[in-house]
Amino acid sequence: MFLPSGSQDEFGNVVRNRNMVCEVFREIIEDRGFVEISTPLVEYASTFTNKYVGMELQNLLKWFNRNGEIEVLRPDWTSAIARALVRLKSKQTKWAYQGSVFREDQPGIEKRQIGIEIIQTPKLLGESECLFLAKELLEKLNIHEYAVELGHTDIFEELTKTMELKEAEKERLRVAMHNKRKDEVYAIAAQYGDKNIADELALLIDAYGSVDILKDYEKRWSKKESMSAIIHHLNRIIAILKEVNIGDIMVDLGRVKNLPYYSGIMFRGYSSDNGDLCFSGGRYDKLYDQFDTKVSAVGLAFDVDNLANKMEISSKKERVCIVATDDTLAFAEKYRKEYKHGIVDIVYEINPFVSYDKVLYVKNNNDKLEVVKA
Ligand SMILES: N[C@@H](Cc1c[nH]c[nH+]1)C(=O)O
Repeated sequence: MFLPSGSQDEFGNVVRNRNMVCEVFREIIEDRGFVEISTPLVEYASTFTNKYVGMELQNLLKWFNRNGEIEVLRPDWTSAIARALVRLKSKQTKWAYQGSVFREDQPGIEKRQIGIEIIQTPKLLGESECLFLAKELLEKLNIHEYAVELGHTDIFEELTKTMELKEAEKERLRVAMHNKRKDEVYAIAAQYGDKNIADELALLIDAYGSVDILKDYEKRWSKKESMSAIIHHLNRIIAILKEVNIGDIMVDLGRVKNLPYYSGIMFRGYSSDNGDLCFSGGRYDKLYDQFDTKVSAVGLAFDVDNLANKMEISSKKERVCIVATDDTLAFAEKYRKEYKHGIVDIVYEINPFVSYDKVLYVKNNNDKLEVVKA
């Protein structure tokens, strides 16, 4: 009632947990040498709908400004940050952000994200740093049961390179791959390519799960230089991730890019108990081409709402209630420091719906104020 569909008020722990996720994130990024960046909530639609970013206008929250230009609420941090950094000409390579993105094609419309973007950094270093940070954040939030899934855009892009596909047909094939519709994938690939490509793509639909799959594909593609380079790269990053004991590592070789700007490794993090998405990201070395400049980049964004749902931060703080009056308020406030690490509530009357570990009354004892236990 009184709110557009998708908008909602929130109270108490939901808000608190979300803020705590952001606090933990801020500490981590500071310690890892990231610099914070903020871009405006309102931008031109074209920043996101141009062919390098490729978002659909219909999915954006948009309106016309006075000059007849279309403006939107920020639907994506990565492309907004690219727009901002290209003018900044800074040598800083590691950037971090927090704030909402808005898209009509996602439940709830508003999604709160925290994330990082790393530019102009050697491939393996930048990609590992993204996942090291993800591991640190999840574990600091006490989320220990999680899986990191790796994919690579070039598997699909390389295999379909020789096919005579228009972009719309290619997108249809991508969507069929994404939805893991084997028959449809086979049919489109056979129509525009050949039987070999169709077989290869159809097989990839099932190439997800344990990292052991990489061994099969190492053999299968041993004579295809570009494909075995992809497997080699995935193997190298997996070895690094194993060494730091990141959660479960999985692969999905049939994964296609969910955002048009990805070009290389893609990663996602899931909570193991219910499969909720914790983070998503990847390499996007071609996004900056729109500004006629070559910038290599990789990054990821966390879903703050899902993390806040999952995290377990035990609050063992003692809850103390000091019952005061108009005349003893100041005394009660000064007394609060006796419980520096507790949660202290000053009230006139005890609220029976709140449970306290200790209730204290401020009493006047011969003109001297003192605190007595209930
Ligand atoms: N912007 C991406 C996440 C990302 C950050 N950097 C690279 N990818 C998303 O919203 O899913």
